[in-house]
Amino acid sequence: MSKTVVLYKTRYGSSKKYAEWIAEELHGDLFDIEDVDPERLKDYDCIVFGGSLYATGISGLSTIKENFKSFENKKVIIFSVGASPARSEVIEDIKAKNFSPEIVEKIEFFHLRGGFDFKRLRLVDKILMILLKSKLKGKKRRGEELSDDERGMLAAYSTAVDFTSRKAIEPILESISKFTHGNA
Ligand SMILES: Cc1cc2nc3c(=O)[nH]c(=O)nc-3n(C[C@H](O)[C@H](O)[C@H](O)COP(=O)(O)O)c2cc1C
Repeated sequence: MSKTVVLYKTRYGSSKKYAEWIAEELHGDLFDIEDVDPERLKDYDCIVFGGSLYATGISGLSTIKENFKSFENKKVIIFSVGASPARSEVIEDIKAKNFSPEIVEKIEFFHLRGGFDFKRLRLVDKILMILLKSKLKGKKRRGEELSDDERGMLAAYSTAVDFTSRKAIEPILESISKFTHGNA
């Protein structure tokens, strides 16, 4: 039987929540990517990794990239978790900024929506988000059109949002199910 491991890297919990849901559905093992010995990943047929997006970069991805050669013949699924909706241009942008064409070809990639609560942010993140807010406000003042995502982002500073949904993991579960049945 195929063995699956679900790895995650989170700052505020959304990526961990998705990883827990996936591991629960699959009865797979679950680890924070910081705590796993890469040698142990050899024992699995399917590796799922989810990391949160910060300034378009997927957290924790360097560990996956460093060990990617040893994942030959394994199914590798990577998902990002961010405030942006999972539109195709958002997904293409995340892929282009985080993966080489060689890696893109070998993985299956998904983007899941997380949440945003300005009040809970660490100081460094608060400062970065304040800078982004003043950039967006400057755009508005100059009469430049804000995109729907930018307007949504501005609104989220005053009201916390949580887009996490168990339903969003279904395409990932389907993909793993196809793989495990193919290997049964
Ligand atoms: C400083 C900062 C930068 C962020 N950059 C992005 C981004 O580039 N794209 C995106 O979709 N979300 C971005 N977000 C939103 C986070 O990805 C979102 O809150 C996510 O749910 C965090 O996941 P976590 O709870 O697993 O850490 C950013 C949030 C902060 C605080």
